This record gives sequence, structure tokens and C-alpha cells, in this order.
Amino acid sequence: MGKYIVALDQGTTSSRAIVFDELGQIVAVSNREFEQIYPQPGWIEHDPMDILNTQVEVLREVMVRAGLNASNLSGVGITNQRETTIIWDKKTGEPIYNAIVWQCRRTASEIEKLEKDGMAGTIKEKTGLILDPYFSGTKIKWILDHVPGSRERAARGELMFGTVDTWLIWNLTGSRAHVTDYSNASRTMLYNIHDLCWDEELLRAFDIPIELMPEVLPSSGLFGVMNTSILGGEVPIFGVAGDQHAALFGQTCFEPGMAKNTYGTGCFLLMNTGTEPVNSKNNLLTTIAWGIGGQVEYALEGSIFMGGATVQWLRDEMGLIEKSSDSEEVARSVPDTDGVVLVPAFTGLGAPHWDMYSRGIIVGLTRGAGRAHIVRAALEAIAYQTRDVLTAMEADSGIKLNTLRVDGGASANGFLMQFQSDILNVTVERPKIIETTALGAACLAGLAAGVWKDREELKARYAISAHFDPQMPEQEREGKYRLWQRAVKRSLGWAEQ
Ligand SMILES: Nc1ncnc2c1ncn2[C@@H]1O[C@H](COP(=O)(O)OP(=O)(O)O)[C@@H](O)[C@H]1O
Ligand SMILES: O=P(O)(O)OC[C@H](O)CO
Repeated sequence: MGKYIVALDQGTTSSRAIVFDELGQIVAVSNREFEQIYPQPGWIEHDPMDILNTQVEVLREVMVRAGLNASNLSGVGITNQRETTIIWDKKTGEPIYNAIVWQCRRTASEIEKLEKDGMAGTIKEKTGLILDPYFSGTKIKWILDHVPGSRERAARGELMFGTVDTWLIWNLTGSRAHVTDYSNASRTMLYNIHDLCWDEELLRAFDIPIELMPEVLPSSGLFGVMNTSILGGEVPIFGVAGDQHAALFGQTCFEPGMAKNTYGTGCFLLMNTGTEPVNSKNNLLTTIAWGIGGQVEYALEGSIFMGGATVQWLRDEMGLIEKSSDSEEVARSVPDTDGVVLVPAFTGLGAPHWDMYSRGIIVGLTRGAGRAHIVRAALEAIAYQTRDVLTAMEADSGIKLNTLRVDGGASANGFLMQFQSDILNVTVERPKIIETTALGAACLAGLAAGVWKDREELKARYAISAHFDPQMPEQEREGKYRLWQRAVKRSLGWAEQ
């Protein structure tokens, strides 16, 4: 057995594979974007075979780049976009429908029904989640309701449900392991985060046969062995966690009160709350951070649906920039947004608003408003949404953050990070490795494989490479934030008709 760990990071817009050495340093990276399918406004799907194929391609590619083979690896860690729902035939392995992506709003009416049936309290109590189409539960139900015969096939044990981790593991192990980890299970709306089991009452309420559900395992430990067909030799899968949980781990936020914000497709602010779940009074989620060595730890989460994806929208739909990174220079070319505010509620608003019917708006346009103002407003919106969430988190936890650890693709944007620090009045710290999602998965796998001894060893290696300290006068900060809050109000409920 070698000493290298490979992390598979299956994100919303791309599949990535990263090789880490025993010092936790990146040896090689491979990345591939894949198709986003929009069958109707507000609906988002992925082809599960695209997810699988791009992930296997980047895995093979990264091994070549690193000059390694299967025998050099101690193990594989998997981290993934969460909640995205896949159902497939156990015998043939064929998906019975496309993957319904976490951002997809198609189950809004199902959510309304559950609300009318008085399920919100029970769901919050048992799963820590808020009634919203975001989670897997109503997506599974939608597939079973719309693919003829599927509910009966599910009850006969002929079908399997999985979040993306489960789908990948099933395929990578040659159809041997139908498993997930605690963190991914806690995003389905069907898992009881206190009793640590699939909840029968919820499965009944959603009309989902338990036969569909995978076995839930600790996040660090053996999940299965990757087939020789993938890399020419068997490699154990030793770590699995949802991407935001993996990032919290990779940022070594091991103590209660430590928090990170990941700026990927969405933005996800998670705070470790230790072995006790904290019940949010401010519209945040209670979630399982990870389960390790017989112990589950919890986190509070604020989920923002549009983070870096807002920048992608500027690039792909609006054609205002050529590359995501151009947004920095364009934003800096003007001193402010000239009163323009962009609310990127393209798929509704997540925490703390939870309005599945809000939609994107640009307000405050005047004759002088131009491209640079809109680009700048898009970046600023990412920071304002983070403030909405951090305010709720501080109220829930009673902890005032002095520093916020950041990571993810858009955290490379210096303008955004400085504005974030200014608008929060908090120091922002960016670590040396911003691929903390992959690092977290590698750490979970490396602990189980014995490459690393314990969390202390991981903490000792963690290094910050950039600080952003607040510089904006209070009056300016609060004035800008009030404008944002007014704009959010105008975006609410738009698609309700
Ligand atoms: N320099 C940058 N400035 C702003 N946004 C960026 C920058 N670089 C990448 N992004 C955005 O970050 C996102 C990619 O981040 P990543 O962490 O890879 O996301 P995911 O894991 O969700 O696919 C994209 O939405 C992209 O538009
Ligand atoms: O693809 P990402 O990194 O934006 O993460 C997506 C989240 O896991 C969705 O809950």
C-alpha cells in the first residue's frame, strides 16, 4: 500500500480528482465540467452517467498526472454535491430518471402540501431541516410518482436510491456496496438525526419504501473496495462526506463554535456545534457534520443557493465577462455599484429566507448603470447573502465570530473577500489549500487508512495564506446592507402565481 490519497470531489458543475501526499499537499488535480440540464424554468437535472463518467475520467487522468498507480494509494475519499437524487435499477444499474439536482424547484407544490398537512414541525424536529424542495425527500417522491411502475418496483427491492456519493460507490465497487455516510443521509429529509436511522414515519409520509434506502456508515471507515477495472488494482474507499461537511473538516473546524464559508456554486456557512445538535430559531439547518468512531457531531448550516453560480450566470447567460476570474477586475473598475442591487434568487432563496417563490431581480438601475456596476452588484450579493446567514448563526449559537474561514472556487476573488470582510466587519481567513472540500474527504479517508494519526496531526498542518481585515466605515457598511435588505423584500414571492 502506498501513502497517497485520492479525493473525488463531485460538485454541481464539475467533477474533480485531487491526489494528496502524506503531508496533505496537493500532488495533482484534474477537473471536468459537465452538462447542466434545464428541462423547464426552475428545474435542474444532471445525467447520472455524465456524473459517473466524468468522475472516472478525472480519476484516471489525475493518476497519470501524478505518475501513480493503484498500488501507490492508501485509499480514496469521496465528497459530493449533496441532496441531488438518483434512483437506479439494482440489476442493470440503469438510472430510471435523470438526477434531480439540489437546486431544482419542481417539488414546490409537494412542499406546500406537506406544510398544509402540518408536517413542518415534525420534519424540523426529526431531521433538522426546513420544508423546502432543496432536500432529497420530495425529489425521490417525484420520481416514484412520475416514472410508471417505479413505486411497486421499489417496494419489491428492485430499485436503489442514492445521493451522488452512493451512486458513485455503487458503480466504483462493481455493484457491491449500497451505502452512504451520516452527513449525506442527514440531507435527505428522511433520516432521523437524533436516533440515527431512516425514519419510518417520514418514509410513510413521503410514500417511500425503505427498501430503496442505502445503509448509513460512519464518514471515516471502509465503504467498499474500488473495482480493479477502474485503476487496474483494488483500492479501498475509506472516507465519504457531503461536500460542505468535508470542507468543514478540511478547514479543521473541529471545535464547537468554529465556522467556515465555502464559495462554490452556492455558498454554505457551517458552524461546528459539537456532539449536541442545536435547534435553530433563526431558520438555519441542523445537520450531522460527520460521524467518526461511534460518535456523531453536529453543525448549524446556512445554505445560500447562488454563490459562484451568479458569476457563471454573468459569464454564460449575460455574456458580461469571459472568465469567472474577470469579475474581479471588472468590479474594481468602478468605485461602487451606483445604487444597483442584484438579488440572485434564480432558484428561490435559501437560508434564512426560505422562499421557494422568490426570483432574481436587479433594482436601482439608472441611466448611468452599466456592465461593471452589474458585475460588481453580483459579487456584492454573494457577500450580503453571507451576512444574512451569519447574523442568524450568531443569534442561534450565541457566538460572535471574530474570523471566518473561507474556501471554494470564488474565494480566490480578492475583491469579493475584501468586500465580505467589510460587510461582515469580521476578518476573513483564506487557507493555503482552498480545495478544502477535497482535502476534507482525503483527511477522512487518510485517518481510516492510518496515513494520519488523529485530528491534532491535521490541525498542525493547517495554514492560512491570506487575511482580509474590515476597512469600511460603519455608516457605509450599514447603509449598503439596508439597501440589500430592501431589494430582497422586492424579490420575495415573485413566482407564486
Ligand atoms: N475568481 C473567481 N471569482 C468569482 N467566482 C469564481 C472565481 N473562480 C471561480 N468562481 C466561481 O466558483 C464556482 C466554482 O467553484 P467550485 O468550488 O469549483 O464549485 P462547485 O464545487 O460547486 O462546482 C463557479 O461558480 C465559478 O463561477
Ligand atoms: O456543488 P457545490 O460545492 O456548490 O455544493 C452543493 C451543495 O452540496 C448543495 O447542498
